[in-house]
Amino acid sequence: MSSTIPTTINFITGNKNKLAETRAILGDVVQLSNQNIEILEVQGSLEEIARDKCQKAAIEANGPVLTEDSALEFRALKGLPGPYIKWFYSALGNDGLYKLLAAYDDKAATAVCTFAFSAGPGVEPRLFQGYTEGKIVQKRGQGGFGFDPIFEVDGQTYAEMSPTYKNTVSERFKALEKLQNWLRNTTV
Ligand SMILES: O=c1nc[nH]c2c1ncn2[C@H]1C[C@H](O)[C@@H](COP(=O)(O)OP(=O)(O)OP(=O)(O)O)O1
Ligand SMILES: [Mg+2]
Repeated sequence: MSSTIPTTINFITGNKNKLAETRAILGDVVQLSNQNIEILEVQGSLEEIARDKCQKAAIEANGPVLTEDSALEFRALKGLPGPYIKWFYSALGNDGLYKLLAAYDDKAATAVCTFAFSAGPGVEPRLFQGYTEGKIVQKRGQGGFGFDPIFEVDGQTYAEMSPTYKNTVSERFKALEKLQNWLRNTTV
């Protein structure tokens, strides 16, 4: 039986760290090619944003595509910045993100990773999501990227973990486990 799932998947992202981490997690099992297509992201729930981005990417690439959206939800802020973390991070940096919670005792945060796969233009994307619970702390550690220095899981920030260890607890790892399970059960 033939299907539309390719053995090499075209991952549409302009974020080199995201690409490297995703490749490290997938290892040799799933090969990723990469295209950087600038896609204007809509507003909405993170699922709506993820679906829209993947649909647009499939049209632009004119074929099967994988996209990913990262979100960081502060419980005290009712889930914000959520999918808008990129803009908050670039405007405020990690010190500013930490200070956002100064008025609240509750420092809990959830990192959410949403991969979306579409088999081609007009084909409804399928979502694979991973969640990791942590808390927002003053920045610590030298590794990682983005908000890694302020996101603490079980006493260590992502920036203090070895990349290998981060890739066993992260929301990206959990989302990719679901993607891999789906690929295994889908005839290529
Ligand atoms: O594991 C992570 N650890 C720390 N920070 C992270 C991680 N993963 C994403 N991030 C940051 C990067 C960016 O500030 C925002 C996501 O924004 P997001 O729109 O999903 O990604 P992007 O625009 O950089 O790349 P893309 O071309 O795939 O849309 O969260
Ligand atoms: Mg983006």
